[in-house]
Amino acid sequence: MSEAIIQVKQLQCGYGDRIILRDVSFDVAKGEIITILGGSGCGKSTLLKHMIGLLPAPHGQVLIGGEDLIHASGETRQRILARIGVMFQSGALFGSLTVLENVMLPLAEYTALNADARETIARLKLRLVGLETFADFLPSALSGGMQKRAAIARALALDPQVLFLDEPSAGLDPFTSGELDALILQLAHSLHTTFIVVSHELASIFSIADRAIMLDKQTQGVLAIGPPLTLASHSDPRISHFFNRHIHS
Ligand SMILES: Nc1ncnc2c1ncn2[C@@H]1O[C@H](COP(=O)(O)OP(=O)(O)OP(=O)(O)O)[C@@H](O)[C@H]1O
Repeated sequence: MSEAIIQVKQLQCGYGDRIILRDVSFDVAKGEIITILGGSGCGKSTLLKHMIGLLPAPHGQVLIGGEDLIHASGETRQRILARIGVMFQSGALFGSLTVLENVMLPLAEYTALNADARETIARLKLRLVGLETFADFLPSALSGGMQKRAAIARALALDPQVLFLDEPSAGLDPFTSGELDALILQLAHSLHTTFIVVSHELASIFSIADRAIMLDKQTQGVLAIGPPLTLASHSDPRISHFFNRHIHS
């Protein structure tokens, strides 16, 4: 594997005393697209929240660009967080701001750029996701798929090395979901961004993922890591059934 941009080491995930996942370890190479999958409630979103520093972890490390986010504070933590962008399931655009203003927001918050420079960069990000002509629209005037693309443009504002997407296809029809997958692939190839995508959409997983990480609620850990096609024909039925059940449903 080429150089790891993310290293998760013996990470324990949970909420206070409630442990959801134990001893989670894996590496993500630069430019890789990784999907996190598994049955409902197995801890996909919880793992993602730990990896982006939203939840404290009592044990383990999440190294991003070689520095541990879990134990970092102050300027070090800010420096590590600047390497990542996040899009949550809802997209979470500010409804009272235009699409352009939404994308400019992180630039105002985290850089010293003047307004002209912020706007130029934000328009560039909107062009990357095919929304340059919708800059002055309010999010409510956009379709669901366009809102997701606008949220991705905002997550890209600070040129992150890693983009985390929590169920990007949620609420989208299969065609729009396919378009979003194409955008993710295009961004990964053109910007060399690394993607960590929480997903249970099998079509999407097969289309975008270099490797999938399958979590398991019962054992509270990682059941398997590998290319989706390899996992789909895995000898462990807990793994192969997950894929085949979805394929036939
Ligand atoms: N804020 C919270 N406090 C306590 N427990 C929580 C909290 N959020 C989620 N959980 C619990 O953590 C477990 C894992 O939830 P999580 O949302 O990470 O699963 P998931 O795999 O993303 O599920 P889904 O596919 O249904 O979205 C669940 O049992 C859930 O009830």
